[in-house]
Amino acid sequence: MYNIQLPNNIQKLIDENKVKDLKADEQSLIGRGGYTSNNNDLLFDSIIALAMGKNVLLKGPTGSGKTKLAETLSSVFHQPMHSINCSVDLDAEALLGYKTIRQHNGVAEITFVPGPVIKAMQEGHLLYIDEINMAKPETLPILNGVLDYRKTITNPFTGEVIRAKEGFAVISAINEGYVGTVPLNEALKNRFIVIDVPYIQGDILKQVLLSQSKLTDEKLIQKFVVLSNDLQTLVKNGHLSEEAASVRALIDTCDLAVYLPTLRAVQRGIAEKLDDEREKSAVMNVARTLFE
Ligand SMILES: Nc1ncnc2c1ncn2[C@@H]1O[C@H](COP(=O)(O)OP(=O)(O)OP(=O)(O)O)[C@@H](O)[C@H]1O
Repeated sequence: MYNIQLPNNIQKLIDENKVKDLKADEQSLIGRGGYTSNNNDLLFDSIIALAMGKNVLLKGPTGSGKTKLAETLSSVFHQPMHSINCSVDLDAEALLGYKTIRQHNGVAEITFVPGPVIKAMQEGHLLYIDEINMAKPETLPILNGVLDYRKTITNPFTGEVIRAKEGFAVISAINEGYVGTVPLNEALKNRFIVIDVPYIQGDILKQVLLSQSKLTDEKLIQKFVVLSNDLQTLVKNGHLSEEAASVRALIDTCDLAVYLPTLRAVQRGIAEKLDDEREKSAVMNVARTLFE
């Protein structure tokens, strides 16, 4: 499925560790795959790190395919992936679970409902923590023991010590410099193998636009690939914010271009998302040279 040749012992390890007899709800947590890149090392290195029991931190701008890559890893390992989306109000309960009262044979009992961290640890599944640098700095140290070689946590709600089952690993994503994010604490970052995930370009981008957008006009898609390339050059030269070249925004723009005049699609899909008037004009100027 992927153009990647893994070392035999790693492939064997992956095959041996594939969880069998998954329940339907677990099966639905396995990612569908589909991440493609100009650089095969990204997927290769992520697979090797996870196969060796290490945690992976995907670092890249919005819409660069970090979630898609995490889903692809889940599909390669055939491992269900539990997800957490961080925000400032993420707390220990959202990570670990909570206590609740349940009726059992007519008797009220207190039971613990495991959250994504505990579930993934107990089952030996993958855990995806999106936008990890959006969480309050005081929440994340809960995970320090989970993320290092101990892979252990004392559940503060039950006192139980949980040791992760074989196969458990964490994939996190960060978008550094994005509004609302804080630099990731060094101790935490230190517990990950860091993989940079840049925006894709050229033929690889063309294939993604052809397969994921509703636009079928190949010539027009090729022009959008050139637009993206030009925008990425402006980003590199410091004239444009990174998110102007987002693949997600480009897919939306291609979708709109099925029914809207192309320039208006670019305005709605890309330019209007930027705060700075000069940046909006820069995007539209590039677009005019291609679509007018
Ligand atoms: N390299 C890629 N291969 C396949 N699809 C991609 C790739 N890059 C982006 N996409 C597509 O672009 C869209 C955005 O990707 P995704 O949600 O994975 O980005 P992200 O980096 O996780 O974004 P955010 O930081 O905003 O959460 C998705 O529809 C995804 O399928």
